[in-house]
Amino acid sequence: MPFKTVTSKLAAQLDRDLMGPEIGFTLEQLMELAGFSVAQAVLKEYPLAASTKTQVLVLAGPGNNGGDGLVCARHLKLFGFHPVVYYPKPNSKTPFFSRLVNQLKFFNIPVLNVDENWTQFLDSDSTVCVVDALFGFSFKPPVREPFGSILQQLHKVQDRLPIVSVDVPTGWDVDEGPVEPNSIIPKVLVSLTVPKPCASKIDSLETQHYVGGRFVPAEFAHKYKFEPFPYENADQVVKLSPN
Ligand SMILES: NC(=O)C1=CN([C@@H]2O[C@H](COP(=O)(O)OP(=O)(O)OC[C@H]3O[C@@H](n4cnc5c(N)ncnc54)[C@H](OP(=O)(O)O)[C@@H]3O)[C@@H](O)[C@H]2O)[C@H](O)CC1
Ligand SMILES: [K+]
Repeated sequence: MPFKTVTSKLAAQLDRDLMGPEIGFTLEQLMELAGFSVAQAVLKEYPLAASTKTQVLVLAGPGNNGGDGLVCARHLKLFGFHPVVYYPKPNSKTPFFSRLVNQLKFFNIPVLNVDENWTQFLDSDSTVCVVDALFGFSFKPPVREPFGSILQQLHKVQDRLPIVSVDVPTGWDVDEGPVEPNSIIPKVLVSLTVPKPCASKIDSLETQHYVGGRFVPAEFAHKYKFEPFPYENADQVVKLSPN
């Protein structure tokens, strides 16, 4: 399905608009729907009935992309997966993020800190996939540590352990795509609200492309010059390619 994209600058503007005084969404509301839709994409791609594996490694970054990952982990647990979260640089700007972490503890979901051994979960015998919620549309290359080393590890295992990237594959330039030679190639990309330009650089033979974050009416989509996506029933994601 051909799709329109919005630049990183427009995506940030769109977010501000949704959370501005006129429309009035809160970040918490949008993040809940974003994380919920990523969990749905994981379930659609890796149905529990098709495998004996249930473990999912969720890598959560310091910004809102990481917040989407924290929410996603909670929904994955409700769906029947066993998520483990690696959260090396907790967001300390707002108490909301520590509330999300408390909710994970409430769900008995392990949350590993920067010093803990997260690479033990890069094991395709027990792990279904890795959710890449490290950085989204505000990432500015070059990547700083510890995230550079994390990306190196992911690059090494990506042929045997699928990566599901939230909104933007981490390390990619949001507008240009995979500019670094060792960029990760996700098996699944879940664009949120509307694909960012880097999504047009994915190879549909390698990467399944979904859009999620079902929270704008048609008129708002038209204001940002894209068509609403053909979500079915109560689905929170729709597959754009291959179809
Ligand atoms: N409407 C929607 O679609 C919604 C999308 N959501 C998600 O939010 C992200 C965008 O979130 P944002 O907080 O703006 O940014 P990121 O998570 O992408 O990243 C910001 C943090 O990353 C650090 N950063 C940036 N560049 C680097 C780098 N090269 N190396 C290391 N760290 C980096 C940055 O740190 P600074 O010190 O530079 O500030 C930030 O900590 C979007 O993509 C969606 O996933 C929301 O959930 C709402 C709805
Ligand atoms: K990401």
